[in-house]
Amino acid sequence: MALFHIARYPGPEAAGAEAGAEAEADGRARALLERLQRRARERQLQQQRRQQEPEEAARTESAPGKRRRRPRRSRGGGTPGSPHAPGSKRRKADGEEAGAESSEEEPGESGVDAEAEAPPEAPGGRTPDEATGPPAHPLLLGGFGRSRAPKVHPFLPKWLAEPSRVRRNVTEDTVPVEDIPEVHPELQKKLRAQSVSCYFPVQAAVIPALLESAAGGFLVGRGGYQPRDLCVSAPTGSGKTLAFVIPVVQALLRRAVCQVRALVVLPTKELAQQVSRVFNVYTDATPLRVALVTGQKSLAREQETLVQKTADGFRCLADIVVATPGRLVDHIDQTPGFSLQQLRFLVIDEADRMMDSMHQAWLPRVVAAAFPREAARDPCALLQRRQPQAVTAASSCYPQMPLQKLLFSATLTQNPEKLQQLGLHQPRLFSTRPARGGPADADSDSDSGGKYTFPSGLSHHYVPCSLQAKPLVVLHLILHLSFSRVLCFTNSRENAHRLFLLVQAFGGVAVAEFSSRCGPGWRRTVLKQFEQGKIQLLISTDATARGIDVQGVQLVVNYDAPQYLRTYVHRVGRTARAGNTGQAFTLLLKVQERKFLRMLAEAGAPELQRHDTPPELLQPLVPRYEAALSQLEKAVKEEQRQKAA
Ligand SMILES: Nc1ncnc2c1ncn2[C@@H]1O[C@H](COP(=O)(O)OP(=O)(O)OP(=O)(O)O)[C@@H](O)[C@H]1O
Repeated sequence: MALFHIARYPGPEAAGAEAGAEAEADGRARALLERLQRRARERQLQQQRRQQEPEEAARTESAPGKRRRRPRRSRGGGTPGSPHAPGSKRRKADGEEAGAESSEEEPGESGVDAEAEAPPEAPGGRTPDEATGPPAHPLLLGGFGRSRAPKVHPFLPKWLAEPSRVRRNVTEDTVPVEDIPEVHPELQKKLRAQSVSCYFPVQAAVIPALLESAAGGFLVGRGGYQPRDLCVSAPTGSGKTLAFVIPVVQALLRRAVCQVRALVVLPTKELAQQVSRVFNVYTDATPLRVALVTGQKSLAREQETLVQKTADGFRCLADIVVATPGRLVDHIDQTPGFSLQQLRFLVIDEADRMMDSMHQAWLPRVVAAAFPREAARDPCALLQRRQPQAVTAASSCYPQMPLQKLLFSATLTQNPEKLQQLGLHQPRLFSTRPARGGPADADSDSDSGGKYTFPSGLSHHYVPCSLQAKPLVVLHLILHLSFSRVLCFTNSRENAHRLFLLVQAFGGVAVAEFSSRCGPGWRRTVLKQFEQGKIQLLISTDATARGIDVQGVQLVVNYDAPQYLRTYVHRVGRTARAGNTGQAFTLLLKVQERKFLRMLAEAGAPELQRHDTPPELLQPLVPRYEAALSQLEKAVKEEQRQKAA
């Protein structure tokens, strides 16, 4: 901000002050001019001195086999600690991405530079500035080395800076189902049948807010106004799915004609399937229909679940569509009769991840499909449908059919620029993080002040180990600490596959792998078997890191340390769900330890407990492990041979 000075006319009363300021500015300008002239003189003197030495320099140059070495010029960045110094860390352009979330740096101290740029001392140990005694502090353009750059504090819009606070503890801060009478009695009955006797805090906050916004019916916003969009940021396993399923189902219960009125977009097929299952539970025995479009079936078969050709056009077959973005766009483009023009709720689950896929331009496609073009609009229609705009006499003549966006994530970005891509209308944020500068919650512990909140029943550990010992450590954790359902994450599908082959060759552990190497059908089977307890160790890429809800996962192992903070939050969030306890172990190489621990400390994670595995604990496993290693070698060679054939 200080870079720009905006000259405004301050009014007559400031005229006197202005005259004084002008005189002062005059003095400063004169001092600056004097200094520049003095420097020019000094430079001239130096040049003359250099010119007096040429013979000596020429002699040195002309000596055979000798080359004159030029003194290395220290550029601003050539010194250690300066931004360009080799080995110094570069600032990441996007604070949210590429792990920079945690490793954003403070503006660097430029002490060395400051020294290099300091003016030469005047006789008597005084700087020339002091010697001439400038009347005021002259403003030097480009004098960055002189003072530390002031820290820039991000400015958040009010709705982001002051969210509606949601409590984090899902075991204590629950609300009995009957205490929210706005929820339809039939839905309350269903909830109890699903063993939900109390709402989790995020549900207790979001469900009434959403029901209120649809209180006037889903066709028009309350009081004829466009309802506010909602953003919800709450820890993994805190029940965000039901927080949108219940109000959406209830709002649509009164619909007369089947039209696509709710669209839920999720990043992966497995997640979409999981959410559509929850919708099926709560729409069961209602006229509402749910369609799943993820590409698991052929386009034609999915089209059959969306629309039906009739004598006079098309009939819609789904009220609620749960989709992955790519397949959704396929249907917008290629399914005749598939219309989003009656869309009332657009739910974006795992919203931060979905924002990363904005380059696919799925959201503008959805919005374009949801709002008719100006030319196609019927000006006499009772209900109009326009994108949110300023309220004017003309715009409020006809009731507007709203489209409300609902965003959910455990790691919702606070970056207003990113959120702006979503075109939110008067958004409201529900968050487990306290308002900036606001009082901490009574239930908050050490992790409340961080970037994200973690489930309260989760304990975090790290295991320092060498690269070679990693598989042994995983085997030790499973066999000696007796965990019956373990989810182990690697950073690549190759790592997942090799670890799977190794553990399989080791024997004694029911193990499976989950990555894009396996087809969707096989992945579904594996997840089901894992849920049923038939698989003790599931080795997975980040394909299962988000949203996947498997009951009874006791331990998450980060075989490869996650590179990004958000990845860590979601991976470890596969355990300690719905108020249960769970443990997360991250295997760390020596070189990773410092950076990783700092990343988590900055994220506000509770302190990681160090868990050492001394060699004598691993030793008994070594003979079997070595035999498994040689089997792995054979298996990998065989695979490579088959691939080449
Ligand atoms: N009120 C409740 N009472 C008991 N169990 C609940 C309640 N609400 C949700 N659950 C259960 O909690 C588990 C986690 O819920 P859900 O998957 O919605 O979490 P989430 O917040 O979406 O997590 P993630 O951020 O990982 O996607 C589910 O198994 C769900 O059935």
